[in-house]
Amino acid sequence: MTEKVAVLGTGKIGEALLSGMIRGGWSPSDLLVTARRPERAEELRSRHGVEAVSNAEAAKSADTLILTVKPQDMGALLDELAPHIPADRLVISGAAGIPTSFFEARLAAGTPVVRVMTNTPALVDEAMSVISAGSHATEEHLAHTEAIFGGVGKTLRVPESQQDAATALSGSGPAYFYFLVEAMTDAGILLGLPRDKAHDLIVQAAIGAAVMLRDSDQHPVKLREAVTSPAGTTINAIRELESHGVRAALIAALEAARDRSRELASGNG
Ligand SMILES: NC(=O)C1=CN([C@@H]2O[C@H](COP(=O)(O)OP(=O)(O)OC[C@H]3O[C@@H](n4cnc5c(N)ncnc54)[C@H](O)[C@@H]3O)[C@@H](O)[C@H]2O)C=CC1
Ligand SMILES: O=C(O)[C@@H]1CCC=N1
Repeated sequence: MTEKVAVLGTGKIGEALLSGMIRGGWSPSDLLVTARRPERAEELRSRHGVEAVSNAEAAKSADTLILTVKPQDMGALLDELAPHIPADRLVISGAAGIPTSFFEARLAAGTPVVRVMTNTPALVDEAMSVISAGSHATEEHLAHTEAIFGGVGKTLRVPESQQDAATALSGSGPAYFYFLVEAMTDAGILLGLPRDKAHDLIVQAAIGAAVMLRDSDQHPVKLREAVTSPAGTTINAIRELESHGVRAALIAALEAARDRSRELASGNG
């Protein structure tokens, strides 16, 4: 019998994962989705050829349930699902902040729960999905979760105590890079470049730097030193970044994201 996977609350992250699973070879007939609005259900049906069902129906018929609603909506979704989920089903949460104990307290005793923090580059199969086991999840459940999320990028197992930090780094991480690109493009405008050219220059610099970071085996400090010539241009820019406290700002920003993830833990946010 083939396995059925349901994505419940299929918004941005749910759809990114769903589309990646289909690109990776899952048959749409083995996938179910749920959505709050009928128009959204129809959109998902027509875009991906999957069946859209009610939350209760997904809970009854899927072997693996992937919950991708906002943290603040998770309590209400679980109230709706709990009476219908048999205890042997794997429940995967994609929500920021909410601990596996939140799910375990609301589902049948012994339900295996896995917490995953992925990110939007799932849309281009370059996600980072950080995975932690709840108290009833086995090696098999973790391996199964890795197989699902491995289709849209890399996976990494961490103890659940590191999930809030991982959320600050990689869950939110793409936003910081988009923010930098936006700010650097503005700088290009200030320096007199047309916006489209400034954008292209910065994006290609970002891609080149990302590939070097991933593939060169060199520490980021070494890579930066190689760009920074004595009495050259780069060191003048670095001095400005340091004097404006950009390093401290990044540390404070990620700490704030980690703290917010902790605050979301109750699900009431
Ligand atoms: N957007 C991002 O970059 C990332 C988001 N996440 C997590 O993914 C989750 C979803 O985030 P997004 O996709 O950005 O939000 P979203 O708002 O695009 O998607 C959530 C969807 O859930 C639906 N929904 C809410 N309650 C429902 C219910 N009872 N039944 C059926 N559908 C319901 C909403 O209508 C919405 O379409 C959040 O928990 C967030 O923490 C995780 C990693 C990255
Ligand atoms: O901003 C958020 O809360 C979500 C979780 C990680 C990325 N986006």
